[in-house]
Amino acid sequence: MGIIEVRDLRKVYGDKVAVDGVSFDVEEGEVFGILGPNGAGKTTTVECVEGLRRPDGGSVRVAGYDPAADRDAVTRLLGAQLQESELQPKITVREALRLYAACYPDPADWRVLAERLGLTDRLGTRFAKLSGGQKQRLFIALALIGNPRVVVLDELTTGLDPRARRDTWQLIEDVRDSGVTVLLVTHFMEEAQRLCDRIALIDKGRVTALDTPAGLIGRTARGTEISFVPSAPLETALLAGLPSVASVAERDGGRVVVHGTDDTVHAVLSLLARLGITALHLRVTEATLDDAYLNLTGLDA
Ligand SMILES: Nc1ncnc2c1ncn2[C@@H]1O[C@H](COP(=O)(O)OP(=O)(O)OP(=O)(O)O)[C@@H](O)[C@H]1O
Repeated sequence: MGIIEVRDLRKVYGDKVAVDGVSFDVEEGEVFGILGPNGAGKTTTVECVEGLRRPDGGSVRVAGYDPAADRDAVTRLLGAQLQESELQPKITVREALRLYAACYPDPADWRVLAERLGLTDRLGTRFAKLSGGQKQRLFIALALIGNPRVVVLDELTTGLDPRARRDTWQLIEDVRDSGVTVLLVTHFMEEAQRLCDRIALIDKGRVTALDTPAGLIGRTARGTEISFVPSAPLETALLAGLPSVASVAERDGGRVVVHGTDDTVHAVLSLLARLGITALHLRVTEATLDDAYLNLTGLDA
């Protein structure tokens, strides 16, 4: 049984079907990612999990509770960092942490949390004066202050510079290592690939794929790409005849591009060695989650 169970979830705004039969389970202790294009229904889905929106069909359970009916129970065990969160500009970090801590029956020690999130030297700083990265760290602290079993993070690193984004990833890994289940909505492939144990790809209100990052990458047609400039004329039909090769193309500048699997690298280089040809400017690239995403959402067409 998953700590979050979403079954055939449906949510309609007027005549717009935002979520159209979404189902997934999140296991306790994993980082589960929800990935998809703008308007795919990601935020609506997690808002139903948080109890902020009432589903029009299907069901949601968090640790067995219905978030729409058992708001109090779900509020106690779920912490949320909302997309585009804001606080009063004049509230200080200390005041915000104490205020939120007061809302929970068994809160975490806010001083320990501030220390863990690198906010101790900012306790007296007003919200409006924090940098983007510091605000995000504060939102993570506020999402964790109730000692939740599940934390929902929606587009947490949008707007952060690369350094602050990486620091935030480390924080999320620390949160996961402390045993908290993380439901993460993101637009960033690198973020999803690094952090998520499993990912649900959502498009037009439906789950189009659900797998580990490696599993999703394995589904893309692209596989491994080997490209090089042969040191002498090369009959490319010989490459196309190798067992693991999916395609061979010749590009400007005499560059040959071969698509295949991991085994293709060895097969191509062995063939070239037999022919006495050197692979100049050799590049080997593996498919990424980015390729898988474009492939699976049809955006690479
Ligand atoms: N309160 C609302 N009233 C009407 N339509 C809405 C409302 N909230 C969302 N929608 C619409 O529902 C669809 C799904 O929106 P949602 O915010 O869940 O998508 P998303 O995948 O989170 O998008 P993004 O990545 O842009 O945040 C969109 O077409 C959106 O315009």
